[in-house]
Amino acid sequence: MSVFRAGLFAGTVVVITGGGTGIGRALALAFGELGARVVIAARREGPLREVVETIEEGGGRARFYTLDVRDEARVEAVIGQIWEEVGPVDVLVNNAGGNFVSPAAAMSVGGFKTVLDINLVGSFLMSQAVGRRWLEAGRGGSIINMSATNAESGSPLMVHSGASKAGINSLTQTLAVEWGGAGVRVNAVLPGPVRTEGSDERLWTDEKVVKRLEDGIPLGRFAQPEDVVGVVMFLASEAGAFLTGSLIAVDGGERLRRLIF
Ligand SMILES: CCCCCCC/C=C/C(=O)SCCNC(=O)CCNC(=O)[C@H](O)C(C)(C)COP(=O)(O)OP(=O)(O)OC[C@H]1O[C@@H](n2cnc3c(N)ncnc32)[C@H](O)[C@@H]1OP(=O)(O)O
Ligand SMILES: NC(=O)C1=CN([C@@H]2O[C@H](COP(=O)(O)OP(=O)(O)OC[C@H]3O[C@@H](n4cnc5c(N)ncnc54)[C@H](OP(=O)(O)O)[C@@H]3O)[C@@H](O)[C@H]2O)C=CC1
Repeated sequence: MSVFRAGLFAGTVVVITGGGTGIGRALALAFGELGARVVIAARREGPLREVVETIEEGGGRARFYTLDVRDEARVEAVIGQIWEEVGPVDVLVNNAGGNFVSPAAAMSVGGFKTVLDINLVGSFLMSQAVGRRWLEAGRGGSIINMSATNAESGSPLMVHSGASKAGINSLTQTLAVEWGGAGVRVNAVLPGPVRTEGSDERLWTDEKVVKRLEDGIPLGRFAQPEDVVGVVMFLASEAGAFLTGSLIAVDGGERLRRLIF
């Protein structure tokens, strides 16, 4: 992240859900490096603890809270604790997400609702708990939602994920309008396929599929978590001061793939 100046986020409290692995981990490390007070939250303590230790070893400041973003009471309690123990939140990154591959016809309603609850309801609960405090205090802030390109292009074999991410896009634009006057900016980042712990385990398990996807990416390679970091930093910084309700794809052009002949 050497394109961003040292100390860019000094004095800024950044909360990242799902910060123990994958894209969330890359974001936590990058924000930590640029001086933010990083707070990460997810269900498993092990990965969260490891990320906090890595940030602290590098001279940064971080802490973690365990929570399930679907649990309304726990979300409210953890956000309250963060305000008291760390300070008012400046940036919220709704990154926690779930997915698995299944034909729509075979998917249980429970499976469908599980992914909707984690991705869409979880992002709503976190945004509401943080946003209410911002509105009450008359202070602004920035929310960055982790959507995906499957929100806009159909989502074969991941109907739950595509529907949830389309919902996140709408949530992003609605909150941007409702809260813009209070100085709250709400934007979304839409990655295409990214190699992460979670997706390698659940989505990109077949090397033939990986190769086919990669062949369709104009920039010629699969994304790594670090590829998503720059745009999130930009949106969280003053450089993004006039962006709200924006949906920004980060996919090496994958969503544009078209066979002409
Ligand atoms: C060209 C494409 C562009 C790219 C688009 C990519 C977009 C998005 C990508 C990603 O999100 S990658 C991130 C992947 N990471 C994760 O998924 C991490 C977190 N995931 C999980 O915790 C689980 O996988 C979970 C299933 C999402 C949630 O776990 P939880 O413990 O809460 O649920 P369960 O109790 O295990 O299951 C609930 C429900 O779901 C059914 N189910 C679970 N796994 C599968 C499966 N592999 N296949 C079919 N059904 C599954 C399970 O049976 C339960 O159903 P019911 O019993 O309630 O009916
Ligand atoms: N990888 C990809 O190809 C793409 C990913 N995305 C999105 O990027 C985001 C990050 O995904 P990625 O890094 O790939 O995947 P990972 O599985 O590596 O990371 C997801 C994180 O979310 C946390 N999480 C999952 N469910 C919950 C929950 N109910 N409550 C709290 N935390 C939860 C997990 O931690 P824990 O299990 O400890 O709770 C995990 O650390 C997701 O929103 C995903 O949809 C978008 C497009 C493409």
